Amino acid sequence: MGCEILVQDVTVHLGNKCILDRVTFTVKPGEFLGIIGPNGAGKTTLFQVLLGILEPQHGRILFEDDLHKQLAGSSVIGYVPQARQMDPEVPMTSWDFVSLGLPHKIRPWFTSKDRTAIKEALRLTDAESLSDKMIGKLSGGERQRVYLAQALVRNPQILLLDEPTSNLDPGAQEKMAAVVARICNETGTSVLFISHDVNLIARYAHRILYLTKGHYAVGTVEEVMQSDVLSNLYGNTVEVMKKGTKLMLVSDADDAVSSICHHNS
Ligand SMILES: Nc1ncnc2c1ncn2[C@@H]1O[C@H](COP(=O)(O)OP(=O)(O)OP(=O)(O)O)[C@@H](O)[C@H]1O
Repeated sequence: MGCEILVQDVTVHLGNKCILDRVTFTVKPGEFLGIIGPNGAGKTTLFQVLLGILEPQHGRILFEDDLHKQLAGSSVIGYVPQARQMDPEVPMTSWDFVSLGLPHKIRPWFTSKDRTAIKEALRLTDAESLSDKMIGKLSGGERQRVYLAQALVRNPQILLLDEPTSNLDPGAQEKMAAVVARICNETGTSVLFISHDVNLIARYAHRILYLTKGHYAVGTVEEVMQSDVLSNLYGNTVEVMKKGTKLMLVSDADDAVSSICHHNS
């Protein structure tokens, strides 16, 4: 089951910079929201606010379930942070690693409920066959799916994924995004997925949040990926071009073009 997230008027200043300026949007239960934007736009900062790590100077976040009962944020969120280093020699299988997502469980005292939860998390992420493999020996794409399984093992209502496809080849990126979309559909989990690849996001997300330094736009890909909308966000002429099903940006604003990856996938 997912939950509705209401981000209302959130403003964050760090140092003397305004990182998020009155950001308002909602995410429905079971919705896949893609978040894109250039480096330093405040995407991770937004996740820190959602996780309760960073208190906004203004505005608030509400989490509500289907009955519109307000929920405690930390217990409902699964989080996969930006790329982590993993020692290839770490003596831990994927199963062990996923089990660390359970509250205070150490072998051999798993209950059958714990084992079922781990198995289900590995199934949802298409990682069952990796269960007995050493985590440090997995490929980048396999490891990302195991990280995702760890975030899922407590059955969260919201998933925050910070660039889960960075450093993956196009095939592994596609697989990761497809797995996340399936989890969203199957479990009703609300997903916020940060990526620099708008074409990947466009294939899977229901809507996108496009953040630039101090500005944002939210809507469907068709609504947001418009030349006038992006030109407004960047304060510079940005042309959105479509080649077949691929979107491309042409602009004098360097960060507009570099914020979007182009793949042949
Ligand atoms: N503690 C801090 N004090 C001052 N500035 C900070 C602090 N933490 C982050 N920043 C700045 O806030 C801005 C937003 O950072 P954030 O990590 O949210 O961006 P991002 O959109 O996730 O970028 P990327 O795509 O590179 O991951 C950056 O300019 C960063 O340098």
